[in-house]
Amino acid sequence: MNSSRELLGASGLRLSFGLTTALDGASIVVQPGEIVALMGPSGAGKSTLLHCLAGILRPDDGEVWFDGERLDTMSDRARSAHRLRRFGFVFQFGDLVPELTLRENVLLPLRLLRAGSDALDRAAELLDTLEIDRVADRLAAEVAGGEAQRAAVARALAHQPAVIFADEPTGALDSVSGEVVLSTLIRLARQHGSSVILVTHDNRVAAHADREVVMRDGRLAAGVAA
Ligand SMILES: Nc1ncnc2c1ncn2[C@@H]1O[C@H](COP(=O)(O)OP(=O)(O)OP(=O)(O)O)[C@@H](O)[C@H]1O
Repeated sequence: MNSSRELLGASGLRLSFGLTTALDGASIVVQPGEIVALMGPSGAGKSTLLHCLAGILRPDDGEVWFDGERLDTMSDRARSAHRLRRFGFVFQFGDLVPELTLRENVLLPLRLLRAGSDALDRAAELLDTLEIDRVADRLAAEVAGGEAQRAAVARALAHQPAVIFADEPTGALDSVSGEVVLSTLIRLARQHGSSVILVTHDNRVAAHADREVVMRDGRLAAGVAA
């Protein structure tokens, strides 16, 4: 089924929310270090697929595997541990803890992981690279959207995850800010060798990817290599 090159994949995923079919036989394979843009019309199932691949949602049917292990059948506890250790997340609205500073938000997963001084140094470096060191000690609730989103990128990268899941990461930013955030995310992911699954409606965003896949009606559109 999965060759040793494949890092993350799904096969025949089905998932319904009540009467709504969100996934209807979706399959995809992602290689280590590959940047994949997941595109398609609103309601096609992009976010649902991303959540299944990340082990946030369990499909009704089909398989998800990561690094040689079935993710969909794993216990909730084991899936949470994978998410914390091996995955990073950037969502449209940053999703930071508003009562913490940007620096504290970036350090939070590292503290949960009991990460060593290397990781803490890397977090400080990322704040610098993303040019938010100046505002790093301000509360997340009190900074501009672009600054919060840069902190979300730093948080997603600091533990050098195997996969970064980015759902419309620049959707709430103006085009200049969005371009800086996205190009930095991709550049650092490439440096670390992290794969990225990037959900987007924007062709300019998708142009940063190694490969674009299009979803329609809960599965990957015909003619697109998965
Ligand atoms: N938690 C939920 N409860 C009920 N229906 C849901 C839920 N999440 C998704 N859906 C439905 O499943 C379908 C797929 O949704 P999904 O968010 O995955 O699509 P999408 O391609 O990411 O759309 P968009 O581009 O608008 O974000 C849609 O019809 C949506 O309304």
